[in-house]
Amino acid sequence: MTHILAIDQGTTSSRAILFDGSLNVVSMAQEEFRQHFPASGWVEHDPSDLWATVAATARAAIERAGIGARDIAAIGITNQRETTLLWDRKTGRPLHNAIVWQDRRTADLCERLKAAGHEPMISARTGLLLDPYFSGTKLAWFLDHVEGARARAKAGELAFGTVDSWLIWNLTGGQVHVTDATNAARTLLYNIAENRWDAEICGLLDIPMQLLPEVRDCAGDFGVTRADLFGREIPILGVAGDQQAATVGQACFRPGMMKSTYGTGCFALLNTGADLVPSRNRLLTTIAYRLDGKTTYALEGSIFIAGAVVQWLRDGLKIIRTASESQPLAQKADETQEVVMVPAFTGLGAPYWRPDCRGAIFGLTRNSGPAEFARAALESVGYQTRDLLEAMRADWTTPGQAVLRVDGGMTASDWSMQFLADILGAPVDRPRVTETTALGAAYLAGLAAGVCPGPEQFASQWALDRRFEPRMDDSLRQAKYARWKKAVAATMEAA
Ligand SMILES: Nc1ncnc2c1ncn2[C@@H]1O[C@H](COP(=O)(O)OP(=O)(O)O)[C@@H](O)[C@H]1O
Ligand SMILES: O=P(O)(O)OC[C@H](O)CO
Repeated sequence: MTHILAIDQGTTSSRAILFDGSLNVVSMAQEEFRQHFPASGWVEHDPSDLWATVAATARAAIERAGIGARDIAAIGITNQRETTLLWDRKTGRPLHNAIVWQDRRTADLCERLKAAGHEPMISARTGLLLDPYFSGTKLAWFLDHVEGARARAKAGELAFGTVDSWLIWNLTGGQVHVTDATNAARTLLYNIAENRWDAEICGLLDIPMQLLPEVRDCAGDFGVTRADLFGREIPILGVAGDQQAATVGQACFRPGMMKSTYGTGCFALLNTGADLVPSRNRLLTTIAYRLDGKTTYALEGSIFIAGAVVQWLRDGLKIIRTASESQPLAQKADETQEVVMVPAFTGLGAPYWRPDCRGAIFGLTRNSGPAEFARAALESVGYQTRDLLEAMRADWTTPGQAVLRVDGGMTASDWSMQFLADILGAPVDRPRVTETTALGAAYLAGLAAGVCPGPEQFASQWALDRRFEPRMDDSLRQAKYARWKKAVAATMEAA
């Protein structure tokens, strides 16, 4: 009973990774599922796809490892955050497709709430901003648009959940309706200082509180799986939203430690310890993890387009065939050209929060071609990260030197990581284990199961693959960053 199964339910795929008791990866399975785009700016997932791909990949990972369910001490769950589901408590049937975090359909509702002056109160309590990104206005949309939903919610017949709650509900056969503090912190309905659902905000959105799951620590009891799923009941002992799980997997346990994950988007979290730091620079304040009833807070910067800009070079412009070709192409770029790309394909996230902006490219000449586009695309990820770190520094002075720990698919590009260190003027550390999200979920479950060591020992096992030291001349760094800031200002002006 020393293995731990991590379930990582992401935006485009579900993955299951089986770890041994020393947290080495033993086996893995992954399945993509369909994205639904019913209208411009709308993104939905079929809840049954989320559950089916999780169940199938979990079974496949166990089978591939050649072990039985009896060898698994615990399950840890990590998930795409904010994505919102509503289902019937009796039948377990969803009332609608899940509304995905990227979905912008509640932009008008957010604007109305802002115009009515509610943002300061909501921000002070939840650490978030009035943006369609978060679950609260998505849940209000369900109640406003699904016939009879609000009355049924008031009667206690329905359950709301983020993806973790939906998976736990299904894993436990409809026995357990819970979430963890990190997922609750992304709903816009949770008071992160007092650790409770906020009745006033729920009232403002007309959300009956009978809908809400119970909120638990990240490591602890989340119920047991139905015996028929894996051949035996397995306890679910760890839960965290994917960016918080990566923070744990990167062992960013001390205040001042920071990680940035480069997948489709980029999410940077700075551990601020027991300090709940309100942002004055349009970052989010969130819960990094809650263990033994003790909350550790973080400042978060969320960028919607990071690795997705490389996908655009591949699928939109068709100038590369695979993501890894972006680096050799960028290296061929003419260094004297000053092409800057602002990849605001779905608006700008932190610290600008401009859902109305769209992408732009500046500085083109007759000699600009695929290589300059590739370079500008990879550089845009570095510039956006610098925007986040500048805002973080302005919000909170870090004790000691800040090193950025990175993970996610895009960190495979050495050139991008070197540019990141160069434009930040600070070192960037890439760990040996890049599956940090699943690792974090496995660690939380293993901690509660008594299989994994305490945080300090876990942190001492974190191993460096490569450190990227800044090499760029300071005047060039300043000139390049100034050019980026001008390009962003022009993009916002044009929107
Ligand atoms: N060698 C590479 N160079 C640049 N970008 C890459 C490379 N490999 C993968 N990526 C980018 O990383 C992203 C996938 O990372 P991943 O962590 O799997 O993301 P997600 O969990 O959001 O699906 C893709 O957007 C892809 O374009
Ligand atoms: O599923 P990912 O890796 O794209 O992460 C999505 C984030 O949790 C959204 O907040």
